[in-house]
Amino acid sequence: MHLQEPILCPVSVSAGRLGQASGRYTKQLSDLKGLYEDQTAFAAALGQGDALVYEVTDYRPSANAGDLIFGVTRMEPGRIGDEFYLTRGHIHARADRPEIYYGEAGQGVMLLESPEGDIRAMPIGPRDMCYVPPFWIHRSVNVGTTELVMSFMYPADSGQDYAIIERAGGMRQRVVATADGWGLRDNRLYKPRPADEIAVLYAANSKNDSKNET
Ligand SMILES: O=P(O)(O)OC[C@H]1O[C@](O)(CO)[C@@H](O)[C@@H]1O
Ligand SMILES: [Fe+2]
Repeated sequence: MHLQEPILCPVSVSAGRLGQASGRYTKQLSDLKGLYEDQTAFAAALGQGDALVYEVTDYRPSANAGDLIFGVTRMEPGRIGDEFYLTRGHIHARADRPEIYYGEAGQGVMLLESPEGDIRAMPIGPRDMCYVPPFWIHRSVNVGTTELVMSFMYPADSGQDYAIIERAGGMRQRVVATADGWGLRDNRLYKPRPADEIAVLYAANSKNDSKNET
């Protein structure tokens, strides 16, 4: 039996990065077009330069079921209109795969939406651990004035499906600045998911379960 070699990856909270990472990507404002409600504010922000919004460094030992991907997300503070900087957001392509996030620095919100459109907004600060259960669409939002750094881990065969959010016109609610910090506002562009799309999502993933059992 050929075993993988164990690895130790230091988390640099100040750099917001995973040491020994096998992968890295960044997303800038221009990658996040269409996600924010205020198009005028978005165009104005882009006019000031294509700012970096977030960086992900991770370690992917394999894509095998049972293995784990882990890493660090670093998000800049910022707003487009009254909406805070956010990640694209996704549901796992194998939607029954969960995820854990751990707050390292800054103040964030994990915005979650069920396929049926129920919303949860979980504030994450340093040393908070947030469990994203199977089947929840999730997106990170930096609601603070400093960098948000979070570690994460999820099953290596999860994958990411971004189209589920696009088809619905975004997530059902937006995280916006209020007088005392942040709050939620309905997304005017949101179209609830049709029942058949929800049924297909749950059915596809119950097939994954039976695949795993045989
Ligand atoms: O995939 P997005 O929406 O760019 O968001 C990035 C986050 O999601 C993850 O892919 C985890 O599911 C991490 O890499 C990172 O924390
Ligand atoms: Fe995820």
